[in-house]
Amino acid sequence: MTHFGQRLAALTGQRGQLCAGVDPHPGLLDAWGLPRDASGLERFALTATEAIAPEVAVLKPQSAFFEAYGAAGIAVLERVVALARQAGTLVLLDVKRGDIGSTMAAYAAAYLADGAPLAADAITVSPYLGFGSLEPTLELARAGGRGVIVLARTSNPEAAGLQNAVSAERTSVAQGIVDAVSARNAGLSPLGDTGVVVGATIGSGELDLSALNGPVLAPGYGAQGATADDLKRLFGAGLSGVLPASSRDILKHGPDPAALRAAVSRAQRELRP
Ligand SMILES: O=C(O)c1cc(=O)[nH]c(=O)n1[C@@H]1O[C@H](COP(=O)(O)O)[C@@H](O)[C@H]1O
Repeated sequence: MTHFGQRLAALTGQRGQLCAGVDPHPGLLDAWGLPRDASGLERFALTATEAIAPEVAVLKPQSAFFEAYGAAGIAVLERVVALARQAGTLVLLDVKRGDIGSTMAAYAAAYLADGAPLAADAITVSPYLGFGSLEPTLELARAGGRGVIVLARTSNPEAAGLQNAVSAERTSVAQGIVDAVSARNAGLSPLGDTGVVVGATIGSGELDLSALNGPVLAPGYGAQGATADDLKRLFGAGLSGVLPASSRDILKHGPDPAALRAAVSRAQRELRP
């Protein structure tokens, strides 16, 4: 079985590193001329996925915008996951779950177990109930060749106080998460299966990622103001292992599939070294 890091490295080598988000914001539904209901969500999410998924290595549906419509929204999310996987795209389901270990195991079963209706290639998780609480999730993901992306230093302005706080181990809280993830990835090649979130909006030099040997999801590119130059400054010109994530800045070009694809290729061009 190939592990998530192997599949990710192979596919980003072919399709580039951009991670495109499917975030059906109510305002985007308005802009696309769609109703703010489950039928509008369905048209939006399936149109975006059909247009974008074949062009990118990683598609990141944001679960919250689907959950907002209840069972009908979750049914659409299941179709998005299936459609993207048919296009050979890795699905990073953005759920940012985090709970005590035994409950976290139930979340892991929902998204990372073979045969689960919402099984994805990887999910986002929050380590802020303690990194150890994620252990069952990391184990299940690894056993199934799937990945987990752990929040470390997020892109939002409110995050710095907590995540840059210096912990009892005398590193920042975020660096402690990076170090714990690095330990899990040791020895995996060409890239580990556990990643971190590091926002493209943060300052240079906050984190040492040199031992990570895993993917870095870097949201904040596009709508939150970070540019391709910011990404290259933060992570190096080659953006090795980095998945710059952009949602609104691409989706605002819909509903025309050709315009969505053009926005994706513009971003991919500017991210090239
Ligand atoms: O885990 C994430 O994807 C994430 C982490 C983070 O630090 N910041 C962040 O914006 N995100 C997500 O990335 C997406 C960003 O969307 P845009 O700002 O529209 O590109 C949203 O789905 C956010 O929930």
